[in-house]
Amino acid sequence: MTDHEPVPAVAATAEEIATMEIRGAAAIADAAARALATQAEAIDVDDPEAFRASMRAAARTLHETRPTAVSLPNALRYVLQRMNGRTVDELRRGVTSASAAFVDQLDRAQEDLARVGANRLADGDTVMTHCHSTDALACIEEAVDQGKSISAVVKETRPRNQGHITAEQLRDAGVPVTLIVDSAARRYLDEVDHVLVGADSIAADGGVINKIGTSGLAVNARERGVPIMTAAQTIKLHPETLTGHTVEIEMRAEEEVIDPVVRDEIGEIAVENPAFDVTPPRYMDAIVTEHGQFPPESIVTLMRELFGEGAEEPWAEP
Ligand SMILES: O=C(COP(=O)(O)O)[C@H](O)[C@H](O)COP(=O)(O)O
Repeated sequence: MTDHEPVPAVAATAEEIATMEIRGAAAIADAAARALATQAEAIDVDDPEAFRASMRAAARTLHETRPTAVSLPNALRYVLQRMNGRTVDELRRGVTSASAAFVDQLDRAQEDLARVGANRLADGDTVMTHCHSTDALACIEEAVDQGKSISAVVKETRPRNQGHITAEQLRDAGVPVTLIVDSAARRYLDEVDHVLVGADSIAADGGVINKIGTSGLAVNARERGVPIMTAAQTIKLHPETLTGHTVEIEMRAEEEVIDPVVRDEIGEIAVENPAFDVTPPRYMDAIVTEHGQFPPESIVTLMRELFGEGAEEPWAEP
């Protein structure tokens, strides 16, 4: 290992994010911020520039794992922008305290947005969910804590069935759950009062990038007159989209879609596995954040306020 390589614990976190042992935008951001603190504590160099280079290298390794969830670069940016000082000790303290502040902020943001999201839910409501979003679940759990009786229709969310995690977590929170296959969603929309999803990224035009299937669900919800909201703390806002960049949609392995043995039996077929899609703002009723709820079209105002006009890449080689 050279001075400029991530320490093994950081490489292990990167691997866990890439293989989705750590998954979901908030959990990825949390793990990335903690990994930078681990790197800062573990590197043993005297030269401040060598320390900085090593931190940038660790951030690049983490950054390369999954392209769609902007919480990952936003976490890296938050921590590295606070790596200030002239000595290695000062730089190290800058990183570890920024990492702790970021993690703390994540938790508080989720609690704050949960109260906003819960206000949109009424006693007796049934909510349809897609994938597994801790921000979305926090809204339902807060509504339950407020004494509202909430039921859920949970889409399984092929190919990785993150809906099973959602179903389990809601059941543990005392919410009656009905699990359905993705293709049954439209049929069940007549029985629900809200659709509630999370986000991996939110673009400056109000487009919501979330688990594949969200956009089709949103179009169906609109056709059925069911309100749909995204619960997303502001680390999901994608600052690069302010300057016209689009969000890269992660393509994942074919094996997640079809077992290689079954595929061999079927014969040569093309398989594609995009992990996320974009829901245009006109199909989303509200984006719920820790700063309140916004119509998607006005999220750009909040984005400018929080991120300015663009996004630096402090992990890049100078
Ligand atoms: O799309 C997913 C997870 O995708 P994957 O399973 O591919 O990571 C979640 O809805 C968002 O990440 C938000 O999650 P959270 O609200 O927990 O940040």
